[in-house]
Amino acid sequence: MALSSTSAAHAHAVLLNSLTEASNLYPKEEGVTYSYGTAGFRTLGAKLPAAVFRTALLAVLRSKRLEGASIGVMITASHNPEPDNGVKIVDPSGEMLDPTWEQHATALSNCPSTDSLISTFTTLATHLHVDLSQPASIIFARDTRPSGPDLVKALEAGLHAFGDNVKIKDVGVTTTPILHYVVKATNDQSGTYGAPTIEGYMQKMSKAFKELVGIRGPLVPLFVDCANGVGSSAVDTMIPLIEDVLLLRPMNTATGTKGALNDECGADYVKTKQAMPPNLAQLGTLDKPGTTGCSFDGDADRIVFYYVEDATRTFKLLDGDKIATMAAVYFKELLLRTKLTGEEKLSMGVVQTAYANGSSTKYLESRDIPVECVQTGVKHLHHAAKKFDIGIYFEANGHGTVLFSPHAIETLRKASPVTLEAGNAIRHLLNFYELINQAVGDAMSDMLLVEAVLAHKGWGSAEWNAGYQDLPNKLEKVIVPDRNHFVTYDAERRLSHPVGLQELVDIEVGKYEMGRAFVRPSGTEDCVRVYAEAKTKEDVEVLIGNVARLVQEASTGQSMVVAS
Ligand SMILES: CC(=O)N[C@H]1[C@@H](OP(=O)(O)O)O[C@H](CO)[C@@H](O)[C@@H]1O
Ligand SMILES: [Mg+2]
Repeated sequence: MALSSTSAAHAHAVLLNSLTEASNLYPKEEGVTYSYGTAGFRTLGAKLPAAVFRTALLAVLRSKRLEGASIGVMITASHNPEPDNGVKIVDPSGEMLDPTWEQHATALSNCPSTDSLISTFTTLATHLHVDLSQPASIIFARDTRPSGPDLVKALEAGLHAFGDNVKIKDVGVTTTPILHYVVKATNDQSGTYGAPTIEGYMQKMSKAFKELVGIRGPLVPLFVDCANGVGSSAVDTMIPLIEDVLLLRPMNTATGTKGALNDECGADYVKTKQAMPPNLAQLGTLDKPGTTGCSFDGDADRIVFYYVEDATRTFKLLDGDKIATMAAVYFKELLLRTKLTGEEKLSMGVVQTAYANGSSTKYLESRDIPVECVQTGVKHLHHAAKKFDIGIYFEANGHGTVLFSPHAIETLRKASPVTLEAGNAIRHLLNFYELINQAVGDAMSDMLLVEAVLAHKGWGSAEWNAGYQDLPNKLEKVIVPDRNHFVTYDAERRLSHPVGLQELVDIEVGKYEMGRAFVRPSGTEDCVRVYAEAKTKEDVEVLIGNVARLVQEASTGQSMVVAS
């Protein structure tokens, strides 16, 4: 029965009253400015309660706007140091929050008082055509950070202020990709994506993985550095499900040890330092020839692999580019084997960012695999990958996944294979679809993807690495007075501002064989990032040093003339 206009007005007044009372307990600190960026809101955990409370309000608005579809909220600061925390919203498809709503999150979080918060909230509701009497549904989770429980309280305070009109599901302490999966599966009307629980996800992944490995197991045990973070609980759950085909050996699982999270371990450490975690080196974990390790980051949405080369005893990194190239070459082979033609023929491509090693791009192009370069940040890669039937996207740092289009799945499911080999290829592709997280990159699912491809190829890490050799490269941060003065174009590979700087960078790059360098403002930190690669390590050092100096000079308004 529709509410009469008087009772609707009364309900509205009650809601605003309840929101006001709750908000008074979570005042915004003066002098703090929040910005909803690539990683949602991210700062010191102690500074976040007000932003998390307000994120609850936005998540409810979004759910109500989408007719009660479940919206996710993840509390994590990924690879950042332990005192940091963050919060981000997940859309019903399991993808990141619609970018057009990011500004609303920022607006709500920066309201200086409860009054301005309530008025911004009601204005947004009107402007976004949200019927506040609609039900809403929110699913949330957090990582292992000590500030997590307090932030969950702030979130719940925001959600409870709406009364029983908001359905709340707490997934507990879990990984970012698991939360994305649960949101996607909850909203999947067809019910075919999988059960919307951690167990449902683990079952789905392990079943597909074991079918893919088939008689090729048992595989060589794999060491998994869990970054002393929440990934360790996901690994613990997976171990018994697959131990007959792949033994996982978790390392760095001290989630309860103060200060241990991401400290000298994890994917970010390994990728940035281009070295294995020191404790793995000390323990000689990878000393035995043929042994491979991998590192998750603090919320287990990215992964890199590594091993020690037998002959030279040197550390070899297998990063996101290596995962993307191996997956692309193998999926291309499988697609050929399906013998699908005409309307049934499926497209495949790889999406990278400017940080992809130049050798990986060349390698893909030399195999006629389409490659697209987009801006940094998973949302850009994910969006571009959807254009292909099989869209493979990875950032060099290990964030990424492989997306299968609805057309691809329908075609593969309906196909009548012409040979036994074609039937097997189709079955494998469908199992990869079940194995690989379709919402967001997942260290666990990517780890099993890599292991499955290696098993099919009969390869170890050395054979995987043999495809191409990374060009020596380096990434540096430059602290500048205002990073917004740096404006890029061409998928962030070139600068339009400060005017004249790009020309100087071009002159510098031109001096080195196979040289490439670019400058962009970070989306997550207050700095400008400089990347350089070249044929030799020595050249990279000189090139990055010179470009960083040009950036410094341009940012402080010093002379921008260099001798060429
Ligand atoms: C060079 C680099 O690794 N940049 C990272 C980093 O973005 P920046 O905009 O560079 O700060 O954090 C993003 C979110 O985690 C991640 O998607 C991205 O790859
Ligand atoms: Mg992460």
